[in-house]
Amino acid sequence: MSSSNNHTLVLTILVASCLLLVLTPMLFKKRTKWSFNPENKHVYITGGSQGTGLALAKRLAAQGAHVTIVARTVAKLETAQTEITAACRSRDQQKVQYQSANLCNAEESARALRDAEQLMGKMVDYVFLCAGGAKPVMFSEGTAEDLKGEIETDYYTAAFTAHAAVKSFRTHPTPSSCRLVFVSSICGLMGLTGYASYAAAKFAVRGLAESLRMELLLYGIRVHIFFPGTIYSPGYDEENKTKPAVTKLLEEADEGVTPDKAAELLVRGIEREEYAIACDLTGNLIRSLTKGAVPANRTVLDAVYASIGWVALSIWRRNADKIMVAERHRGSGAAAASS
Ligand SMILES: NC(=O)C1=CN([C@@H]2O[C@H](COP(=O)(O)OP(=O)(O)OC[C@H]3O[C@@H](n4cnc5c(N)ncnc54)[C@H](OP(=O)(O)O)[C@@H]3O)[C@@H](O)[C@H]2O)C=CC1
Ligand SMILES: CCCCCCCCCCCCCCCC(=O)[C@@H](N)CO
Repeated sequence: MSSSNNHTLVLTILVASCLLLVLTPMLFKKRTKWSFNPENKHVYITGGSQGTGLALAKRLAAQGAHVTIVARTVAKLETAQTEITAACRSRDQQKVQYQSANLCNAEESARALRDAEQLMGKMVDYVFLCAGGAKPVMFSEGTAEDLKGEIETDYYTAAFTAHAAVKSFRTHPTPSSCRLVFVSSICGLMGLTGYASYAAAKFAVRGLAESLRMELLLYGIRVHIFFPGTIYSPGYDEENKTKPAVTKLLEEADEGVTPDKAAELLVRGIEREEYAIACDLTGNLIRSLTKGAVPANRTVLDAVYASIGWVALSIWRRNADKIMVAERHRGSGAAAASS
């Protein structure tokens, strides 16, 4: 081997070692800033009467939070209030209350937040926007009301409460301790047969959250967004009653989690100061591939996810499209509900 070859080899090894030294901690480093602490905070959870919102409420109550849940149906709110109270770390030091409101309405959303603060005697600290729900339907078979309904249920419920919350946060003694947490969906990252109007609304939530993440740096208010796949909630059971068969088939690629697991993963993501939070590998591949200009969770790992996602999602999509074309040939573009 000539000496110039030797030099090249040594140089290559040197450069590779340096890269490894720099990249390894980026890959494996855990963020150590644990400033998320629900203890003694006023936590406001829309959609807190069932499913993910309820699971989250119980989890945060167990960590010492004061909780307000918001939804429309009073009977469900009362049952949930009892369950959350039972989960509290210290029942005589924590308060659990509810507000009944239709959060598609701006005035009611603002009123519910104001009343909750008054009743609690404490401004809201953490606001979780879990209210929502899908009504999957083939686009051509749905009504104009279905189109409006998804925007109301999934976008306005988030936007109006976010608006009221940010106004309150700005008068909070320490706005930089406040957090605003949106709940989108994998359908807020990619569209899917049967979810046209739902995905549109969940993409809208993403645009809102993404703009606010940057804008609210002005006050130090932190924003997060959750992109879960299937969650086995009461809402999921309900939507499955009318879900097109082909949508069910396409969804099989995603394993799904219980509401309690979803809440656990959401909290873990917040503790790690992640802006965009996904549930599992599939979620992380799609999240990283469609990241845009938001901060990565772990720079190198997200780049690896994005590269794998580029290949994996292309393959998945080819198959999904084949399923759709096969449906066309079966003449069941109108694929009706139930499996
Ligand atoms: N389940 C799933 O597979 C997935 C769900 N998601 C999202 O996660 C969030 C939670 O879903 P999930 O756990 O299924 O919960 P559920 O669908 O089981 O519960 C929805 C909650 O939102 C409340 N809600 C709905 N509409 C309104 C409204 N207009 N005003 C006030 N409250 C309202 C409901 O109460 P009430 O009806 O009494 O008002 C209920 O408390 C939703 O945003 C959903 O889109 C995302 C991905 C997957
Ligand atoms: C290896 C790469 C594979 C890629 C697979 C992609 C699979 C997509 C499955 C999407 C599942 C739908 C989740 C959201 C559903 C939802 O939000 C509603 N149920 C709301 O209630």
